[in-house]
Amino acid sequence: MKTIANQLLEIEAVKLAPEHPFTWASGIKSPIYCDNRLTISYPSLRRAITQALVDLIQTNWPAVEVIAGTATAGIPQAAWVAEQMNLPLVYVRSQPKDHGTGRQVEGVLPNQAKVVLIDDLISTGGSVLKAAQGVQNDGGEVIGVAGVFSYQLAAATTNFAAAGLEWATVTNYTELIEQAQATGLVTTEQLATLHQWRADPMHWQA
Ligand SMILES: O=P(O)(O)OC[C@H]1O[C@H](OP(=O)(O)OP(=O)(O)O)[C@H](O)[C@@H]1O
Ligand SMILES: O=C(O)c1cc(=O)[nH]c(=O)[nH]1
Repeated sequence: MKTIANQLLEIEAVKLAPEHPFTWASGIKSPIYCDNRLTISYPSLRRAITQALVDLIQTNWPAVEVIAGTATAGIPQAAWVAEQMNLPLVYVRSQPKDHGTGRQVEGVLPNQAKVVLIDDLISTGGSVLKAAQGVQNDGGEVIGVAGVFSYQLAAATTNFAAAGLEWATVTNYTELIEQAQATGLVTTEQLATLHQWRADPMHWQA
């Protein structure tokens, strides 16, 4: 069976552009971008990711009562996971809506419900931790965060620890680079750039 990391490479979700760095949600400039949003257009891959997330959740947080998706990229994946686990779904906006109901969490979130939050990708963890705060403000108890991919940045480890939240992902940067090397999808020059970036992602410059 092909790994999820391998399939992300196959659908060209992973982009390298050292000369024109990507700006991430956190403001980090990076030579690499993983666009997991593309996976929603591939039924067999999205099913494989859904199954992997379900396995992760059942192993780590079997007491889960509600699945939450982080807006926007976490929402479709969270919906498929909730469907497969036959659990209620909510989604969490990056900030409360400034009109209408003014809600940040959409859907029905019973008080003290045990929630697992899903995001498509974790860099610093800032986005999903903000969503976790939204769930907690709304009376939910976040028991874990499940992501599709993590860059395994030290900042994420620090931020999740500070928030007191457990997290796990289906795949990560180490696996991705291993697969990219094994399949000859990165050149020696690109690998050198990636190693340089990875050594100090906060201060890397093209
Ligand atoms: O761990 P972080 O440092 O917060 O970065 C990762 C976040 O960035 C991306 O979202 P983006 O802000 O691009 O929004 P989107 O989901 O609406 O595409 C991604 O979907 C994660 O939510
Ligand atoms: O940190 C981010 O904003 C980010 C990085 C990445 O590789 N892919 C993505 O969708 N967002």
